[in-house]
Amino acid sequence: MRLYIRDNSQAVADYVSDYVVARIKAFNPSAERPFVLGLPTGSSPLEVYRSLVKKYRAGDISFKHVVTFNMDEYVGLPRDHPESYHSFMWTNLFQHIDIPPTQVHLLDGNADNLDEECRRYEEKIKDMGGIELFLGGIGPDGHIAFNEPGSSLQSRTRVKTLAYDTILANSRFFDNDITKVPKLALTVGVGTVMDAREVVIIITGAHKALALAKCIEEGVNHMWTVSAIQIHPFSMIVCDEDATLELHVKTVKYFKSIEMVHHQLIGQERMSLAGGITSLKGVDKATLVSGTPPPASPIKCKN
Ligand SMILES: N[C@@H]1[C@@H](O)[C@H](O)[C@@H](COP(=O)(O)O)O[C@@H]1O
Repeated sequence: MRLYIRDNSQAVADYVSDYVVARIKAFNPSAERPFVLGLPTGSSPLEVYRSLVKKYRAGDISFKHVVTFNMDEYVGLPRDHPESYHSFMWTNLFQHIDIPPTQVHLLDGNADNLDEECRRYEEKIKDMGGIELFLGGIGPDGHIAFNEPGSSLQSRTRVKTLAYDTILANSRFFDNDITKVPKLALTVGVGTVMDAREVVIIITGAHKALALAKCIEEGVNHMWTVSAIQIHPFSMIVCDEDATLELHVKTVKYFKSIEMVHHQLIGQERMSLAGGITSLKGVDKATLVSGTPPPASPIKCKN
């Protein structure tokens, strides 16, 4: 797993949006072979979405051959309610880009048969050949999507009862009134996220610092479901300085030094391409950083 630490949340968003665009371009998607992207809601990805819209408007990227699957949706909230995740995604991203509506997938929290809806969602992801890159955020209790503490780390898409802490945290979107916050949600499982070929998690703010520390300095634990990322073969967390407050200084230094060495190697690689050092030719950039060979694709990380 890689950890990239940026000065603030805007720098995190810039890094992640550049990365997503680079990954889509490198994949070179087509109608027959679209890029399948998993997406979150929440304040964490908001700046990323703004930046993706800007890049689209500037002609840097097209989403014509991108297929999306969102992580979760509240149960029982009308689809056009301003706080439904459906509204969030259309307001903040989809309506501003060229993605065909038929390529957007969101769970239907008003389906007659919620279990069937979840089963169908998993099926659709499979039919699309699985998710290439799952972008995610986390709650302060370390939950990914709506996989609250205690969720099975092998869980699939299902109905989930929200934890009191999450209801409280999300009440800011419902006039700070916890009675207005839905108590149930449909969510992809931890296993669904971990099946993606790559997982990228955004963690910003001091209120997520404990979760980040639990996620990377302690073991894989169902009480901090994002910690499952430790066993993912190709994953990355991008956080801001505030989110590192509970990490050991040693941990922060370690990941920063790894990134620095990596940049040096990339610099050397550029030199080698210009005829200087030759020993790094053919070494994959991600392998240099993590020791884990990434899945076959031209560029997987913009390091
Ligand atoms: N289900 C969503 C999560 O997917 C999201 O990661 C979390 C954090 O949201 P924020 O980024 O606003 O802190 O909120 C909700 O619980």
